Amino acid sequence: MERPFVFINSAMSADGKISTKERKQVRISGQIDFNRMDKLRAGSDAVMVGIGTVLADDPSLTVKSAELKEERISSGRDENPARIIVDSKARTPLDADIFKKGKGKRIIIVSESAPADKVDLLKEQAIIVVAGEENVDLKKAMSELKNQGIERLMIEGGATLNWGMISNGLVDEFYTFVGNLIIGGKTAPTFTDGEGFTEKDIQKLELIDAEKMEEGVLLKWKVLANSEK
Ligand SMILES: NC(=O)C1=CN([C@@H]2O[C@H](COP(=O)(O)OP(=O)(O)OC[C@H]3O[C@@H](n4cnc5c(N)ncnc54)[C@H](O)[C@@H]3O)[C@@H](O)[C@H]2O)C=CC1
Ligand SMILES: Nc1nc(O)c(N)c(N[C@@H]2O[C@H](COP(=O)(O)O)[C@@H](O)[C@H]2O)n1
Repeated sequence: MERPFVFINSAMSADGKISTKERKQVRISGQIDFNRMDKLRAGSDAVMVGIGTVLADDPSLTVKSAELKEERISSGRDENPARIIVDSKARTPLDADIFKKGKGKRIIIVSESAPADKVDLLKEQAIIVVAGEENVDLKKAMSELKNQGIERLMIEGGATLNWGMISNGLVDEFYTFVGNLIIGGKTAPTFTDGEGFTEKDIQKLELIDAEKMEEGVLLKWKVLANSEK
């Protein structure tokens, strides 16, 4: 199956949490890391999040630097990468920041089980891709995004989408910024939640880079394919 090059960017506490037990967004990294994240967005064809992240954080997912936006426009692209939400039941609010802020394409990936009336309303602001029956079939979705010309896809969480993508073998690399704080809480989202691997299937990684950044560390990982494990 042909799919885009896929990477995740995430910020976690020293105990692996990406937000609090109330799913409240925490500032884990500082401005240097946010600028790095902005460059990654600007260099991508699309940025994708799960509906849980939209409902919790309402991110705009826009490129923030005027210079980077200008570079995109002068190379014939929209000022923002396409912004994509994985949203099986079409729960995306019609007034989400993703619609209100910035120019560029929006794509909502729904399943066949999404209510048709809500899908019709979302169609006024976004391209709708249908993949899967009850939940979004991420493999089908990746193949469809490739067909739409998306070569480089950045994932910005959350925990369930990260798990879905990694457990389906759909991620090539990921960055984790590990910040100098402990959030705690057994129900607080971690980098990957979902059902978890059994011992024989555990995903192996190769460490590509480690860099001290601000008060934390930035790690870059390659996800090993079955043949490389
Ligand atoms: N620190 C960081 O870097 C970031 C932290 N977050 C945090 O993550 C939390 C949100 O994470 P989650 O609640 O886990 O939501 P999520 O953002 O991972 O979205 C999960 C939802 O995606 C949908 N989905 C549809 N098909 C799917 C499939 N096949 N596989 C996986 N998901 C599928 C489901 O409706 C599922 O509930 C928030 O608390 C947010 O603050 C989010 C992004 C970045
Ligand atoms: N990389 C990173 N570091 C942190 O410290 C964070 N709290 C987050 N959170 C995610 O960043 C996104 C913000 O997007 P916009 O500024 O609205 O464009 C959002 O998805 C947060 O969950 N990330």
